This record gives sequence, structure tokens and C-alpha cells, in this order.
Amino acid sequence: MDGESLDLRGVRLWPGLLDQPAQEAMVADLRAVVRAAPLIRPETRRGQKMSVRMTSAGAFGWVSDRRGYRYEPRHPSGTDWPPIPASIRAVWDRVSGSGRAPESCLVNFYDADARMGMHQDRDEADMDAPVVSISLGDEALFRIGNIERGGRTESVRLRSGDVIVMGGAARLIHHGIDRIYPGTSTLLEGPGRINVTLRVVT
Ligand SMILES: O=C(O)CCC(=O)C(=O)O
Ligand SMILES: [Fe+2]
Repeated sequence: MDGESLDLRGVRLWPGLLDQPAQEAMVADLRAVVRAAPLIRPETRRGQKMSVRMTSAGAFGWVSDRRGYRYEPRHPSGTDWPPIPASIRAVWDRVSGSGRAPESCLVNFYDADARMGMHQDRDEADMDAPVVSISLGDEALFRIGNIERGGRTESVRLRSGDVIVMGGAARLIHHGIDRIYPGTSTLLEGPGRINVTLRVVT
């Protein structure tokens, strides 16, 4: 494997796996995804708006609304999710170690004030496949907890081009984004962070 990776409680971090041209190409591909499947600010079952805006590519997209959260084969507008861009699929092929193809590519957009509370990624049927997560744009404080709720946590700053793999014993580890650091990257036009998460769903 190219480059050095770090082990954080079983979560693998590949700092700077994507160089600047690769990041720029990915952002261009993501703009096309967002044109086909516009970002939405999901609601929780309780009717609270999430701070992150989201869309998806691939066979399934992750959606949340008053009916709860789930994977859906179509954007809420009724159109199919666009295909997962090859530039993003290539990252899965490099780091996932999985024989399966990703079925869902969740695109999270964080503006300067957005965050994501501690949670597990557990809406997928196949927990043998890892979750691969790509950071683009402004830096973010990523908090890693434990498989069980609560307990001690540790935090790491994710930078543009970093890739995380949550697999094996760490597949169900709790994690979240405490904050974004606006103005720490010039990749996007203006402040913000994009996180791209690849998952096998079925
Ligand atoms: O933004 C991130 O780095 C993490 C996103 C995440 O955990 C998720 O979408 O499930
Ligand atoms: Fe997650």
C-alpha cells in the first residue's frame, strides 16, 4: 500500500492519501453528483433538522426524515441516485481490502457551523465490509469512542485528502465530528467540508 497509515483504536487513517489534483478531480465529480441529486438537509424522526446537508450516489442513498432513517434506492425527488464516480470508487479499491463493491456513497456537506454527533454506522446488512470515509476541504475534529456507548474518547484532526477505514473490530466504533475549522483549506469555494462515505449496504 502506498504511504503510511495510522491505527486509531482499530480505525485506520491514511493521512493525505489524495494529493491536490486528485482532490480537485473528486470535487469536480461531486459537483456533478450534486447537480443530479441536490443536497438536502435531512430531518430526524423527531423533526430536528440536521446541521449537515447530504446527498448520495450509487445503488442506495442514506436518507432521514419523519419516517426515520434508512437506505433508499432513489433521491427524495424520485430520480435515481447518480453512479458512484470512478475517482471515488478508486479509493475504495485502494484501501477497503473488500471483495465487494460499494453500494452507497454518502456525500456530507458541512458548513462552518455543522457537526455530527457520536453514532455508529449500523444501518448496513453486511458488517464484514468496512466503511471508507474521505475528507475534502476544511479540517475537522473527528472523535473516536468505543464499540459500547460512552467511555473515553480520543480526537484527531482530519485534513483534506485524508482517508479513514472503519473495518474489522472497529466497524461499529462510535464516532462523530465535533467541529469544522473554517478557512483551513482553499479546495472549496468558501468555507466548508465535504465528507464522502462509501459503504456496502446489502
Ligand atoms: O464527516 C465525517 O468524517 C464522518 C461522517 C459520518 O460518520 C457518517 O456520515 O456516518
Ligand atoms: Fe458515521
